[in-house]
Formats: sequence, structure tokens, C-alpha cells
Amino acid sequence: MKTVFHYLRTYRKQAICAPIFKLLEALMDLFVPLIVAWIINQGIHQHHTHVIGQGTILLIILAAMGFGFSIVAQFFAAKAAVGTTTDLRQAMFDHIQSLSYKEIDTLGVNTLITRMTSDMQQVQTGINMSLRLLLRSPFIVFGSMIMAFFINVKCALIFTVAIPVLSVVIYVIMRISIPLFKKVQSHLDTLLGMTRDNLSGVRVIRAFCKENDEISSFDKQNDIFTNANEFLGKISALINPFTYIIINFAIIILLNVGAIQIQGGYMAQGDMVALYNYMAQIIIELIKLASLIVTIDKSIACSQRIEAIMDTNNDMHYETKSIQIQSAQAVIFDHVSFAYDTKNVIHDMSFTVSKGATIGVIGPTGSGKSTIMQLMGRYYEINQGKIFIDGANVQTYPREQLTSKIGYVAQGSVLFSGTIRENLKWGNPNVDDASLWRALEIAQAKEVVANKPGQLDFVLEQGGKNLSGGQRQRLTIARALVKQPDILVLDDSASALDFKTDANLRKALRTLSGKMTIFIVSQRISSIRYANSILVLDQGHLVGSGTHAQLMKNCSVYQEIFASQYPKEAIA
Ligand SMILES: Nc1ncnc2c1ncn2[C@@H]1O[C@H](COP(=O)(O)OP(=O)(O)OP(=O)(O)O)[C@@H](O)[C@H]1O
Repeated sequence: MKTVFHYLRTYRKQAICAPIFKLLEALMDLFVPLIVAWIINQGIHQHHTHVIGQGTILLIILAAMGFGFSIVAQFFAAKAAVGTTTDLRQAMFDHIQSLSYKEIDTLGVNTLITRMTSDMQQVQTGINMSLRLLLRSPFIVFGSMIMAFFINVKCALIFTVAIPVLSVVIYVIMRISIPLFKKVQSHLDTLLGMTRDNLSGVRVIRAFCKENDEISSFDKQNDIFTNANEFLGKISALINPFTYIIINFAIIILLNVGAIQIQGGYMAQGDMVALYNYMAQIIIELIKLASLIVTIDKSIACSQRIEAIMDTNNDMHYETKSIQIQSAQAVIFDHVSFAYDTKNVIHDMSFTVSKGATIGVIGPTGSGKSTIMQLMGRYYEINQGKIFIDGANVQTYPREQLTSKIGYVAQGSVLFSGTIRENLKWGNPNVDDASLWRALEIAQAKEVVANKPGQLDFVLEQGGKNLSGGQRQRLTIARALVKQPDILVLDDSASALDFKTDANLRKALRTLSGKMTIFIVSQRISSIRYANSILVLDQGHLVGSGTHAQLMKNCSVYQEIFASQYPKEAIA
């Protein structure tokens, strides 16, 4: 809860005013039974008609004042709740941006989305309700008890027994339901993840006729979520019947004791009505308190889930002072080993890449090609060895300086909703249109954009889904080029291009040779054949490096890949 309180502090004034106005409203409510008793005892019983008139006017004034106080309290509570969660949501978003790939992998995207949306909404409701009702309900409950003592001590003793019993019941139910709610939210994470995977992979699902399988596994997860939610609902719903039983039992005793007191002449009939009204007020407040407790339960569970994200810190530390570097070597891997979890996926890897060279990276699926590309940008921290970019250890770079050096085009082409121009300018907001067209030309995307209505102003839908796979790949390559990085990494990012476009792309990239160090990760020999040097990976080991001709002589893995793609040439 400390994180929520931290952000609530900004709205301190509103957070203090809301309960104060709510208590003023409650105070009005507490006077009502006394005035009713006065009307009955003095006005009706003693036939003082003017008391009835005065009492009625007083009741109207109290109601109007209570209404006014209630509206002001609602205004302050809403302002504090919405303001706090807006700030917290922004802080959480900023914090997630600062997390490393490893932390995001560990947490999972689905839970991050649930925590930013549904959990945050729950916290907002919790703050709003707490500010208005958390003090009001106990104030009315204890206020009614104190008023009861002023009216009749014997009858008031019934209140002193009923209220602690009620408090214990509510506390026990609360203790049971908080952990249950956490479970429900984690089921919601899973359900959301399934929905997300299903919707983003809808084409694949249909292509494999897997709709029925998907529907049945969604049904299963939906049932688990529903059952957990129903169970939580049942436990929470126990609060009302239990509190009603206790209160009604207390009312029966009150009526009995009250009747004896009236018959003995120790209490007026109007006082009995007032006592009954106080008991009724206690019921209403306890019902509110019960639903408030359920809401607070949920908010506490949700705020703990939000806090867990805010407490997750990026274990990578970046230098803040930019470094001056100049080296003939663009990249050096010096005995690098790396594991995503416990098992190494990169083993004692060493290689050196000269500036301006074009390097091909090839190897079977899962051999570690993408991993070593990501290690260069320090997306993950290595376990052993050192990586140097431009002669400096990646761990000595400020984050922005390292990021600006590397233009990484990942396997999956990620584009965002917005115009093509906005997407291309991600890496360099100050670039002019002429430079954008140059980058598009090299990336073989010039025609794609030229043929779209509005050209650079053509609006891409979410994920760029109004483009073909190959068109998306070309735009992501152009986006990386716009950044004018020292090192360009094309991580299997030409896989959706036809052979002719792929060949044209490589030809255009050659014009950058000498100015930019280029890594081309590919499964196709044709894409990397003419690179200055080729790195061959197998099961996380560097099993060969050199030109195509050298590897054809001395690298069996490379020979095998070649033979699988050019069977005729391999035999010859
Ligand atoms: N985020 C991750 N968490 C855990 N393991 C991972 C992660 N990413 C990759 N791996 C594992 O690391 C190994 C190397 O994966 P990597 O993606 O680097 O291979 P690759 O050679 O690029 O494969 P491909 O050609 O299929 O893209 C694989 O065994 C893979 O399962």
C-alpha cells in the first residue's frame, strides 16, 4: 500500500476534506433519531403541536445539509482517487519502460497489462470508497452506540455486545477473502494471456483448423476463473446474512428490554423508537461497511500486485556520463557465456568484427544467433566474458549512447499505429523527408510507400496490420536506417522478402559498406554468401568464421547448411 499512499500524498487536501465532509453528513444522520424521539415524546404524546412543526423543519434542514456535505465529499474523494491512479499509472508505465528484457520476460506481458488496467481501476474504486466510507461507517456505528447511552444505559449495553461480535465476523471473512482475490486476479492474467495469443494468432489458428481446440481450452480457463470468482463471491456474500442475523437478534433483545423499561416508566416510547432507529442505522452502515471491506480487500490485493511491479528494479546499472571512444574494431566478443535462466545458451564465444564490415550470421534454429545480436545491445546481462562496442565494454556505456549506436531490426516486424512518417522517425525525430525517402530506397520500401494514399502520411493500423509481412519488414529496416546507427543488425528480417527484393536489399546495403557495420542474420546462404565474414553458430558455440570460400573448406556445419540449400552445387 505504500506506493498508493505515496501517490495519494499529492492529493492530501482532497484526501483529508473528503472524509471530513462525509463525517459532517454522518453527524446530521445521528441527530435524526433524537429529533424523531423529541417529536413523539413532546409533540405527539404531550400534544405540543408546535414541536411537531419545529421538529419537521429541523429534519428538513438536517437532510439538506447532509445532502450538501455528501456531494462535496464525493467531489473531493473522486478527485483524489482519479488523480492518484492517473499519476500511479503513468509512473508504472515509466517504470516498465526502465525494466530490462529479463525482468519483462520473467513478469510476463499479460500480467503487466492486467496490473496497468483492471488492477489500477480496482485501486481507484478502493481509494474513492475508503475516503468516503471508511471513517463514516464506524463513526455512525459508534456514534449510534454513544447516543444510545444518552437515551438509556441498559438498552445501550445491547449495542456494546452486538458491535464487537459483528466486527469479529467481518474481520474473519476479510482474512479469508483477501488471498482468494489474489488468486482470482492471477486466473484473470492467464485468461487475458490466452485471449491475447488467440486474437493475435487468429490467422494461424484458422489455417490449422484449431478453432475448436482453442475454444475448449478457453472454456476450461474461463471456468477456472469463474469458479474462483464465484467462490470468492460466496465468501464475501456471507458478510450480509451473518451481520443481519446478529443485528436482528440484537433488535429482538432491544425490543424486549425496551418494553420492560417503558412499562417500568424508565423510558419514554419516543426513546424506544430512537433506539430502534439507531440499531437500523447500524445495520445500514454495516451493510455498506461489508461491501466496502470487499472492495478494500480487492484494492489491497491489486495495490500489492502493482507494488510488486514498482518494486522490481532493473538489475542492470547504466553509466550516466557519455564515453569518448574510437576503435578500429566495431564489436569484440571476448569469451562470452550467457544463460536466460540456468542453462547456458551461449558458450565461451569469442570473435572480432572490424568497423564497416558486413558480417553474415548463420546456424540452425535455436543456435543462439538472435541472442548474440541482443547481447551486443546489452538487452540482457552476460554471465561471463566481455563485449566491446567501438573498443568500450558495453557495461560502461550510458543506455542512450549504446542504443543510438545499434539499429536492431528484430525477426518480428513491430510497427505502431500512426503514420509511416511517425513510425520511421522513432529513431531520429529531427530527420527530414528526403532522408526518410533515402532510407526507404535502401530498404526497398520506396515503392511500397509511394503507392500508398498519402505516402508518408499513410496511417498504419495497430501493429501495421494493413501492410503485408514483407512490406512491414522493409519499413522496419528503413526505420533502423533512419537512425543512422554505427551498427545495423538485420536479425532474419528479410525472411518475408522474395528472392529478388532480398538481393536488391543486399545490393543497396553494400553502398553503406565501410560506413556502417552490418550484421545479416539469416537461414539463407544466399543472403550472407558475399559478406566480408560469416559467423557459424551451432548450439550456442561459434563453430566457424571466415568467408564463404573458407567455410566451404573448413566448417562442416556450414557445408551441411550449404548442401541442404544447394544440393546440386554441393554434389558437384
Ligand atoms: N527470452 C528467452 N528466454 C529463455 N530462453 C530463450 C529466450 N530466447 C531464446 N531462448 C533460448 O535460447 C536459445 C537460442 O535462441 P535464439 O533465439 O538466440 O536462437 P536463433 O539461432 O536466433 O534461432 P532462430 O533461427 O530460430 O531464430 C534457444 O534454445 C531458445 O530456446
